[in-house]
Amino acid sequence: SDMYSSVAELERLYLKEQQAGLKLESLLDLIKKQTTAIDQYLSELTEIRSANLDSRGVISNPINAFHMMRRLTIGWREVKTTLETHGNVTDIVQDVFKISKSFPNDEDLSGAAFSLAQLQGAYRLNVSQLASGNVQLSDRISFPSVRGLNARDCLFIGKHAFNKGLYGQAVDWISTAAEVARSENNRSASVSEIKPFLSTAIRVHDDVLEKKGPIGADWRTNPEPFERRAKSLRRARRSQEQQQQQTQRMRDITYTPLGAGHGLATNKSPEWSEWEELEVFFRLCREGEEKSRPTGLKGRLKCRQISHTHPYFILRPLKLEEHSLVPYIAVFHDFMSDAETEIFKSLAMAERLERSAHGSKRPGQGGVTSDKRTSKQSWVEDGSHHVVDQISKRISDSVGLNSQPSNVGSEHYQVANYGIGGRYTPHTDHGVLSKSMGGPSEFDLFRGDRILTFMTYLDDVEAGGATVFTHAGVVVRPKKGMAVFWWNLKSDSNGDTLTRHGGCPVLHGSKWICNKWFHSGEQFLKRPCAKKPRSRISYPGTTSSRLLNN
Ligand SMILES: O=C(O)CCC(=O)C(=O)O
Ligand SMILES: [Fe+2]
Repeated sequence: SDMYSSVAELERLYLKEQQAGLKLESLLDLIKKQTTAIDQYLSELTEIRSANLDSRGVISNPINAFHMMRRLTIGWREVKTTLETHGNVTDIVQDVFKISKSFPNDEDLSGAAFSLAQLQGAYRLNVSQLASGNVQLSDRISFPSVRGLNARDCLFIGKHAFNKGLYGQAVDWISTAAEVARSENNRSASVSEIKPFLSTAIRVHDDVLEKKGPIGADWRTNPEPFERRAKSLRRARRSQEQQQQQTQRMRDITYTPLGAGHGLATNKSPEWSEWEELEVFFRLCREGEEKSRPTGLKGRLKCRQISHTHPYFILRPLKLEEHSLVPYIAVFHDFMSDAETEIFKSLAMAERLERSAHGSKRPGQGGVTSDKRTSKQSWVEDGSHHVVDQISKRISDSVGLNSQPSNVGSEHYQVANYGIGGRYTPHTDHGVLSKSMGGPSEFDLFRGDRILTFMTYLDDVEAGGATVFTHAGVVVRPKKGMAVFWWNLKSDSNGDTLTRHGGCPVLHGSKWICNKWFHSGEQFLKRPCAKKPRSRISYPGTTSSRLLNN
């Protein structure tokens, strides 16, 4: 029951629905033909009945008797032929039921409603605009839907937002529901039904804001209360000092200058709680990285063509663009051709796409599924297609690491597709050897941790879906065929928390990614020796690579 977690799956569902729709259309045609025949037959019977005669009275008349004989022969035959020659209604009904077996359930609907609320919050979308059927990201970028949302839709989404602690958004959605209800011809919900929900949402919103503040682990409100009375009450109650603290805290969360990760300021990780990091994450999703980059860094980040790692790249240089130096995060433009991306997607779809889990870094060993990670995935194995092997060679040559032996030097490809509002909240890719995962197995110890992530975007995403590095302040926007890579481990094989990253909610489009994780065990001859054990590795990670001394 997690259909909304993959757009590819939703496309399949859409086709199923269309198929069922066509069946229903032919069913309706058939029913109409049959009802016409039955109607004609019955109209005569009603006519006679309305004459108010008993059976004797009707049949005593020879013309009436003749009509009855005609009806029961020719007339009845016509009804029968219509019922028979136009197929069996129950067959079509059976077909429709069969198709509908794979339709979503109420839980799926709730998931989709909450996803919409989350998207609206993450990108600060205008709810009235959304209700009128416009997904508007900015003045220039908007995506019209086929139809808008009705009052009941908005109320439904508002209730879901409320139940998940998104109180400010709940008020927005429910008041929009009332707005829509007022202008609706075909009332989907009445204003009087909506009003009590609206006042509850406002009351709880203001109450939570006053008692607990605007944000915490499982709630969010607007910075100001809705009710004027609550506003003045709040002002009176809160001491000056408290107010300052709170304002400072809000500023820390919303406007933290991301000093870490640029190699200019500190390289320590900020100590954020999960929800504080989530705020930074969503802000980067909305704003991109430009605002959070210190000006000094801009001149040090380079774009260049690289051909020295392998003769192949003399003919086809790698197009490198750096996003961060500490930790090193960079992209290769046009790394895969369109045809190659299509092969990965179809190989992934040939397997069943499974809901992605998190909390376990070992393929085949389930972690947990939650709205931390809403995507579906499957593993594409090395050796499953000659193009897959070509790409493994290309990746391994471009970063200077051993991808072989299969599943030791690097894992097979994890191909994932995100759903409506699909996202992956900030995490690290390394941690296979950590105790919290239940301790490493012999194999894990031998294979080592995930030293490098090499992630290729298999499709364009029209809006949203960026890969965001919360601690490094880096935002990489998906582009079909482009690859992003970074070093998860320092030279002493300990994890680098500055690599924490996540996938932003997809606002429009279908996001496909393809991960190849290199493990440290096989790289002992490939990795440079570090002067200091905690050095960070910089591209290209071969013996000729630079090490940043920090
Ligand atoms: O989807 C993204 O941009 C990030 C995905 C990711 O971090 C992962 O799969 O580990
Ligand atoms: Fe990741």
